[in-house]
Amino acid sequence: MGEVTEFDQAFIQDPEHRPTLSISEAEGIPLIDLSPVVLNSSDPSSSDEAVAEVVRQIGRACEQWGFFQVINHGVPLQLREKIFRTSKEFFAQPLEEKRKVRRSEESVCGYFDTELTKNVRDWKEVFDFIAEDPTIVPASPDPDEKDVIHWHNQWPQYPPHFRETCEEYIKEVEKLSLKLMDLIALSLGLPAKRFNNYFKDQTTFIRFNHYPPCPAPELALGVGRHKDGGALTVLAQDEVAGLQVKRKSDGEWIRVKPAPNAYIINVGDVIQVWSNDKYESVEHRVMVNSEKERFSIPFFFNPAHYTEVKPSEELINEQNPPKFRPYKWGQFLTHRKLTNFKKLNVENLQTYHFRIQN
Ligand SMILES: O=C(O)CCC(=O)C(=O)O
Ligand SMILES: [Fe+2]
Repeated sequence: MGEVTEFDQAFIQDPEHRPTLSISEAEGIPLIDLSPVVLNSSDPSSSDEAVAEVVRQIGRACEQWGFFQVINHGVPLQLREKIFRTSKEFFAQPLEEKRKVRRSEESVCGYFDTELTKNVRDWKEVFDFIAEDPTIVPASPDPDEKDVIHWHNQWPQYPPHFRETCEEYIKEVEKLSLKLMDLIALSLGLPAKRFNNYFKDQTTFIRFNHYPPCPAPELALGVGRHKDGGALTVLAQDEVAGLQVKRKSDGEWIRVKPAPNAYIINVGDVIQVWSNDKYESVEHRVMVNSEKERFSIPFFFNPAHYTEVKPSEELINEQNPPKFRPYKWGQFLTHRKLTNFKKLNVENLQTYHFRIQN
C-alpha cells in the first residue's frame, strides 16, 4: 500500500459502522474436531456414530452462528505454513513490483490495494487467484447476458514457487471444502453428495489478505461489514486477531479468537438459499490495529457460473415455502467483482433482492 500521511477520507467508516476497540471475545464459536471424518472414513455417509456426532455439531453451528472452526481438518500444517510464507514474501516487495501483476476490470486476478466494501475503502492489500484456470463467467452482470468470458491467473515472478504452492494449496483446501459440503448436506437431512455437481465448473477463488498496521484503527476497517456471497468460506488466519462476527442471538460484534492451525468456516449466501434460510450467512468484518500487521487467506468455494441458486426442493413444503426466487450465480459473482473494483452509485447486489416477500 502507498504511504498515507494524512488519514485519507476514503477509508473512514460512517460512525455507526466504526469498530469498537474493546469488545468481547467469542467463547461461543464452536470448535469442531473433524478427525472422525478425515482419519477414519473417506465416506462421510457411513453409519459411524462419531461421524454422526460431527454432522450434528456442524448443523448446530450453522444454525446458531453461521460460523465454526475446524481442527484435524486434513490440510497439512507444512503446506499452510508454506503458503503464509509465500503471501508474506510477495507483499513485502516494493509496490511497483506488486503492481506488475495488478488486477484490472477485465482481469480480475492479481494484486489490488484499493478494494471497496460498500463503497468505503478497506485498509488492506490483496492478491487473488482462481482455482480453475480458466474460470468461465458471464461477460457482464446483465441477467440476460449470453456471452461468457474466461478469467485467467496472473502469477508473479517472486517469490519462487509461488504458483506451485498456490496450486498445491488449492487441491488440499478443495478436498476439505467438498467434505464440509457433504457434512452440511447430511446435517440438512440430504444425501451427502447433494451439492457436489454444482462445483464441477467451480468459480472458486482464493485471496491473500494483508492488513498493514493502521494509524487510525478506530475509524477504518480492514474489511467493512459484509456477508460472503458464495457457498462456503474456508479461512486461514494468522495469530493476530481481527475478525469480528455479528452474533445472531443479539446482534453484538464478537471477536474470533485465533485457534492455532484451525480453519474458520462460514456459510455464505448460496448455502443460505440452498437451505431455505435454515443456515444464515452472517455478517462479519475485520478490525485493524496500529501495531501489528495481519495476514489471512480465505478460500471462497463457489459453484459454476451457470448454477441457478434456489432453495433445495427436498426442503420445501406447505409449511416451509421457498423464501428466495432463483438467481444465476454468475450474475451475482460478476456484479460483486465490479462493485468491489470501483465506486458505483448503486448498492451492490445482495441476496435479499431475491427474497420472496410473504
Ligand atoms: O481476514 C479475515 O479474517 C476475513 C476476510 C473476509 O471476511 C473476506 O475477505 O471476505
Ligand atoms: Fe468475508
